[in-house]
Order: sequence, then C-alpha cells, then structure tokens
Amino acid sequence: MKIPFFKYQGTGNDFVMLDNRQHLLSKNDTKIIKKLCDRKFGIGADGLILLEEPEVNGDDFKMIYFNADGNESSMCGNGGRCLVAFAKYLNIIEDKAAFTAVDGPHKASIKEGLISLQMQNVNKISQKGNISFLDTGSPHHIVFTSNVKDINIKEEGAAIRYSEPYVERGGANVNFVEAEGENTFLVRTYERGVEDETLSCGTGVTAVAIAANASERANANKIKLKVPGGELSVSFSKKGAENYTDIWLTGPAEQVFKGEITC
Ligand SMILES: N[C@H](CCC[C@H](N)C(=O)O)C(=O)O
Repeated sequence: MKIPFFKYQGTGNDFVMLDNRQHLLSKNDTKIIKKLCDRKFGIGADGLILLEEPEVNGDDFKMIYFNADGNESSMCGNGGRCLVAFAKYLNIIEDKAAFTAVDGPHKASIKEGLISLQMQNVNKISQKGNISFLDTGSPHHIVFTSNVKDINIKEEGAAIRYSEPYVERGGANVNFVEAEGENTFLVRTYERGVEDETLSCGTGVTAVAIAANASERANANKIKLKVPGGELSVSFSKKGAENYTDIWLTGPAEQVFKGEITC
C-alpha cells in the first residue's frame, strides 16, 4: 500500500506527518512507525504524527503522537505546532485550530508565519536547588546550570532519564538550561523515546519557562528560549505559587518535503 507522507520541522524537532483520516495506518503499527522514523532505513524523524478525524464536538482534528522508538507517547509541543501548519496545508483550518491530543484539548493560532499552541495548565512544580520537575503534557526534569554548550547531553541526559525516580515510571525528558539574560534561556534537551539530544523540545521549553518563573530565575510572563534548532517563546498567566494557566508556545513550523511510503 502506498501512503503519502509529509516531513515537517519546528525549530529542528522533526516529524513524519500522515493524514490518517482514512485510517491507512494503525496505532499498533509500531514496527512500521519505528522504521519510518529511522534516519538510515526510513524517512528519519524525532517522531511521527497522525492527523485523524475529530472525536470531540468543535474540534478540527485529533492528534496521535509517536516517538521515534515507534511507541505512542505523551504530548509533543513542537509536533502539535507542526500539525496545525499541516492542517492549514490540507485546508482543514484557516488561522485558528482546536484539536484533542493525548493530554487533552488544545487551541492554536497562526500569525505572521508563527504557530502558537496553547499548552495544558500547570499546577504542580517540584523544585530543589538547581533542579525542577514538572509535566507540561510530557514529563520534564530541568537542570539550571552553566556552559550548556560543553555538556555531553546524550550521556548526562540518559543517566538521569534511566535513574530513580524516573526509571520505574516510564522515564522523563531532561533539559539543561543556562540563563542568557533578562528572561532569555539557552536550552538543550535529551528526549525520552528518541533517546538522544533533539534540536528542540516544545513541552521542554514550556517547562523551562515556567520553572524559571516559579524559581524566580525569570520575572516576566513571556520568556525567550534559544535551542540548537532556533528560537521559541512561551507566555503564561500566573495565578498562584504553582498555578500557571493560559500557557502558549510560539515558534515556526515548516514543511520540508513530501513523498510516498510503501508499506
Ligand atoms: N519525547 C517526549 C514527547 C515529545 C516531546 C517533544 N518533541 C516536544 O516538542 O514536546 C516524551 O516522550 O515525553
């Protein structure tokens, strides 16, 4: 069977996108999904995203996300932004979108070539010294440090991801963060399910922005995040010590190429 695919990237976090409204691919096709994400034997990507018919009144579509290891996973912020760009390409939406993903409902908007995605509210943040942990649709361990450019992300990230307390609860993503100036941070991320550094992680930079504000490393409610693949911004409203709402992740999302897979 031949299935058209589209390759998108959002600040270097890259995805195979399939219009799966006709259910050409099943969520259980783990082996096929892993092969499609393989950078030698397949198309190559950090993850694969299915766009499916909406199941919730008022939604434009449904998002199903898989990590490069072929397993369905938690929310992908950059993937969600790329999916909105894909939905516009397919003429499913104009410049506004509403969809449901594994972590619940999302709204999105397209303005001046940038995609803004509303993320889930956050009301639980663990903080101890220079370490924070919170879930922004995916679980994120955050290390506030210096000289992130000198860190061996794959080695140090894997050591944390496969250690207590994460090892018995499905792991976590690991972000290494360096303050660059007023409300601007450099972020490098080890991603669970890719099991390597990715050039950007949307739920990761969202977690970093909120952790920076909660730990008083940032005082604004709009934070700039510089990642190896580009720049993202995160804005939010703070309702209480650990109560963040109206959280929006903004950045570019582009179609790189399209093709056809045979499976
Ligand atoms: N690897 C993540 C999911 C994708 C997150 C990332 N690509 C993003 O943009 O949020 C996890 O398994 O928790």
